Amino acid sequence: MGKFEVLDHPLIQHKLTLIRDKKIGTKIFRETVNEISTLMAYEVSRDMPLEDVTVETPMATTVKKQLAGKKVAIIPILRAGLGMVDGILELIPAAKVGHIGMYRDETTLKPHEYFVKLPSDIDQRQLLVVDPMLATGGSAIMAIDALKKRGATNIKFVCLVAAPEGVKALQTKYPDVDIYTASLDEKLNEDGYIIPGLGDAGDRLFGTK
Ligand SMILES: O=P(O)(O)OC[C@H]1O[C@H](OP(=O)(O)OP(=O)(O)O)[C@H](O)[C@@H]1O
Ligand SMILES: O=c1cc[nH]c(=O)[nH]1
Ligand SMILES: [Mg+2]
Repeated sequence: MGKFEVLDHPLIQHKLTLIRDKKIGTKIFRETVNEISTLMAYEVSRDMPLEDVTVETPMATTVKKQLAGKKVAIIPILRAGLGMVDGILELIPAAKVGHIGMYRDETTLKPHEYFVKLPSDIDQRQLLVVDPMLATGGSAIMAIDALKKRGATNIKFVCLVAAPEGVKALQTKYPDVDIYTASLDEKLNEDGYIIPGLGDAGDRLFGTK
């Protein structure tokens, strides 16, 4: 079974509480999602592989560590996942970015894919699939289906708020995918929204509603 981690750094927790407040407007919501994403990227990248490299300092030649291999691609699930990309790029600026467009039918709660554009070498990269909300898990699973179909093997899923139902569904379908969240919330309501959650992340990020 992959990892399931709630990233409980005090700054992450504080900032998440800020944006749960329904009175917070688009500007602060967007900025804070980016800040949380930067902090989460720091934690999520802890186990990135290193390799030895020879470096000449002004004083001596030495063997030290650098990141190994082809590194990272960030895969936001549109729209709301876009809100996390810039924050992660602050720490991993050379990451490639692939996009998967997905919307959830409001009555059936089933996800529908409408766009896929990915770097050509996703099979060689550590993929960070990002979406603020893991509710039923349908969107995350369909996005990971799309990536695996194209050869991806090394996937982490990063969200801000997860429902127990979504975590279970994703772990059951893809036990090899590590899940990182800033909070494991209580439950889903009858409309498939996370309780207490933060509402509709896409609408709050982009000011649609
Ligand atoms: O786990 P699930 O039950 O699939 O729900 C979570 C999905 O729902 C939201 O997207 P939405 O469909 O609202 O699209 P948007 O990002 O364009 O607003 C959210 O950003 C996730 O992608
Ligand atoms: O609570 C939820 C559930 C799905 N999508 C959201 O944006 N919010
Ligand atoms: Mg939405």
